[in-house]
Amino acid sequence: MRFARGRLPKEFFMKTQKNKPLLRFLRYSSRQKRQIYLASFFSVINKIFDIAPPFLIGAAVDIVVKKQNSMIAQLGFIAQETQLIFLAVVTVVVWALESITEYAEKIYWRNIAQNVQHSMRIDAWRHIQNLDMSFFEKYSSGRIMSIINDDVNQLERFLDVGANSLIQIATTVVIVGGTYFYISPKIAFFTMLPTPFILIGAFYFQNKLAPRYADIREKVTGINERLTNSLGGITTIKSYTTENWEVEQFRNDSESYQESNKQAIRFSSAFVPVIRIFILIGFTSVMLLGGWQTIKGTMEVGVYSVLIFLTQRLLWPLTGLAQIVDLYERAMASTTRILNLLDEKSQVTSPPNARVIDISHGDGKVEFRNLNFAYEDKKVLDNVNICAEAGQSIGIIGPKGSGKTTLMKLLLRFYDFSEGDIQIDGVSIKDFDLQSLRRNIGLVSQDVFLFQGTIKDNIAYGTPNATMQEIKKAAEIAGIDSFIDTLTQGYDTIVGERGQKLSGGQRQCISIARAIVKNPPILILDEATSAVDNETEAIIQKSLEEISRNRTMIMIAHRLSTVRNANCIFVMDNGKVAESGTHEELLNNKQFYSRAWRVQTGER
Ligand SMILES: Nc1ncnc2c1ncn2[C@@H]1O[C@H](COP(=O)(O)OP(=O)(O)OP(=O)(O)O)[C@@H](O)[C@H]1O
Repeated sequence: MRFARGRLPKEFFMKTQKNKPLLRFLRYSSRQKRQIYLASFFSVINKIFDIAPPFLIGAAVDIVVKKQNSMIAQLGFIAQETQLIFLAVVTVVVWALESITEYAEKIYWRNIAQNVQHSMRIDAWRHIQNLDMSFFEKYSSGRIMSIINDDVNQLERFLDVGANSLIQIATTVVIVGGTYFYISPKIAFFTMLPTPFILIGAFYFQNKLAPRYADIREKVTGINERLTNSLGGITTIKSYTTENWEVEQFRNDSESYQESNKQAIRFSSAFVPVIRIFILIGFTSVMLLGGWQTIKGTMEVGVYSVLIFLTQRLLWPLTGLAQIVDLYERAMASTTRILNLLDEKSQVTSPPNARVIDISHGDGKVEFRNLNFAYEDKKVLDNVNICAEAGQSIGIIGPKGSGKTTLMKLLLRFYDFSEGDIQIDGVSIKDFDLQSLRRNIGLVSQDVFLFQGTIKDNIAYGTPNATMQEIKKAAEIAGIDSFIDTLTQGYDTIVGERGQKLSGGQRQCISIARAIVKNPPILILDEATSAVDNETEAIIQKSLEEISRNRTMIMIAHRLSTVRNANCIFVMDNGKVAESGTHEELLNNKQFYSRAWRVQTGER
């Protein structure tokens, strides 16, 4: 979802505000409960020691002014010097304990932040791995990256700083407020007077900031989407010399992000000055009222000085609320996105009591029966009936967009069909455990994907226990072994991101070798040799006999020579099976297949 600058739809605000991110976040973080209790405990204790100095100052003033009648004298320390030494010892102890608890509190909160972030990152990634293909059509990779990276990282400062500050402010209000009411309820009333206004202000700013931070997160997504898209298409950019256009597009995205941030900054910066006015009212009230009472002799000098210092201690931290509200809203905007992602449900799942499938080589009869399928409302398969007998090879050909790849996606249950059935050895694939179904099927798809790593790693991808001998044998069958032998690093050669250091044909051969190492009882080759040269195609064709031995094979191809030896060839046209039969039968049919064959072989 991309939004024009400064114009977010109304439902977006509603969604971000209504789905209670804090509650959801707390529920999520409950596995850190023990750590959070301990961290909160240290935060409270640390604050208590932090508030102590004004009391110590008050006690020092009390010793100097009231001499043998001071509060400390009543503990049994008569001489003023002894009282001061006692006070100094107490001060040292308080400071030491403050330092120790501050260390403990910091360690706990920061570790909690790291733990919550880590588990959210892992949970999100695990969850994404198990989501349907339809999710990946909805969420771009840029969006997923911005959630797992940026959004998860946004939580750090809120948990590190925000949660701790919030607890400490609450502790301050309780302790200092209590002291005020104990010393002078009238002054306490005036001091506490600004607090409700400050809290109302905080809620006001929070409401204003929430949609703005949600907007910022969307803009970050826009930037990430642009980057992943452009980097993936760098060859196209260069060949079409659109570098400057790309920079302009990126500039627009970045400006839009900058503008959204500026809107949020306008609000978050206004908060402290507004709060300061209320604080001023409280501070001057204490100074004047307390001062008058001290002049009249109804309040002691020590008490007055404690009140003055405490007012500062009470009210100034409230300015910190602005930062906390800011951090909170940033964190909640991100939390909403992370938890929404975690709420995404898979439509394609294993049924309860799913059967774990373990097909023996030589078994694995695959049948598409009266199959109908539509992507949303676009019908692409119309009553398809195709059968590959156990251990046989079938070919599927047909014009582009006729539904060939869709059949394979349905066999792997990347999507679910609603009408008809796909069966393996007479059992509907919907009855099988999803993972075990996919483990039994090998796919060499037309979109070859190699991972950053070595040739060896890529061939053994999905079969980590494969021996070097198996890897080499697979490379030989796939017709890529002689090329690998020419490389200085051999099988340890790094293929680059998406395998870009290799040619298209070499990448295809490696992905064929990968499927051979997996050794599945059912193998799908979807345009698996479309990019290889004729010589390699001939090598692979020769190997096909070995590859297809003891397994059911489904070959999809535009190059008819790839499928000519199949036991049966199905011709798809516009979602239907238009023709089927062996190569010879189809040639005699004199329809699409024979026409295509003549064109491809140059016969008239
Ligand atoms: N995820 C999708 N969402 C919507 N439509 C899709 C999706 N994937 C494929 N289609 C559409 O379904 C139809 C069949 O696509 P499919 O990939 O099965 O064709 P194909 O026969 O394998 O084509 P090609 O030979 O070009 O690979 C096409 O019209 C395509 O646009």
